[in-house]
Amino acid sequence: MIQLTQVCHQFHIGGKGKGRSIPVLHDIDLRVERGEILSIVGRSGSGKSTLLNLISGYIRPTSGGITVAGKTVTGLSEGEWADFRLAHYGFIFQSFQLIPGMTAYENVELPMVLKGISPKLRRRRVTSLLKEVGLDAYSDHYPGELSGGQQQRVSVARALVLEPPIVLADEPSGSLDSENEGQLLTMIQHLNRELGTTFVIITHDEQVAAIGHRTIRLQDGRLV
Ligand SMILES: Nc1ncnc2c1ncn2[C@@H]1O[C@H](COP(=O)(O)OP(=O)(O)OP(=O)(O)O)[C@@H](O)[C@H]1O
Repeated sequence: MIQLTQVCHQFHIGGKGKGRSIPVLHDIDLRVERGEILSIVGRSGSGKSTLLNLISGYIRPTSGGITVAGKTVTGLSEGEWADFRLAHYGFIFQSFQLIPGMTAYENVELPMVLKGISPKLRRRRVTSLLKEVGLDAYSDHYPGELSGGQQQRVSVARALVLEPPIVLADEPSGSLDSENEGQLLTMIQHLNRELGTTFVIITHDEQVAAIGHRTIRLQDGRLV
């Protein structure tokens, strides 16, 4: 589903003349299978978020190749990446990244609006998803009127609304207490089993890593 071949990444910092390169990822070879839950662990600064940002096209590898769902994505333009992300990825973040001025319903609906899906289809899908994540009674609440666990469930519904084949999650339970974390992990496992969604999850948390079919560790920018 996702394949990285000899991927290296360096950031460039500093101005002209004084600039320098910081190598962050070295020779990453990684294959994520369709329907797999892959956990990525590693110490702070080991390159986990950089790896996820490369897979999602927010940054470009310095060298190496990336293919996703059979397509070579290295070399896509910004516009092509935007379309590719909408078609293939859902995202879950530690900080939820909900839009504060939109209700739970509108946040979940947004990717469908961006994709130009009809209001009737949108209503059916958003209503059923909010029910699935146990928030049908909260659809008109704004993020600020929801608990952390509820906000994360809204963001899971948003990640899944276009039924993406892949969900990328960066510390998805980082802001949740253990009860809400447990609910989130159960939900991820259920979606993986029912829909065959592939999950790539970055985490510090052993309980989260344990739901992975496989766990890989990054150390100083290398897979170990
Ligand atoms: N835009 C950037 N410019 C320069 N250096 C960066 C940039 N983004 C990340 N880095 C550096 O790359 C290294 C890896 O960062 P990254 O965010 O991938 O680590 P991480 O494993 O996700 O850490 P954490 O668990 O703390 O989130 C760090 O040393 C960081 O300082």
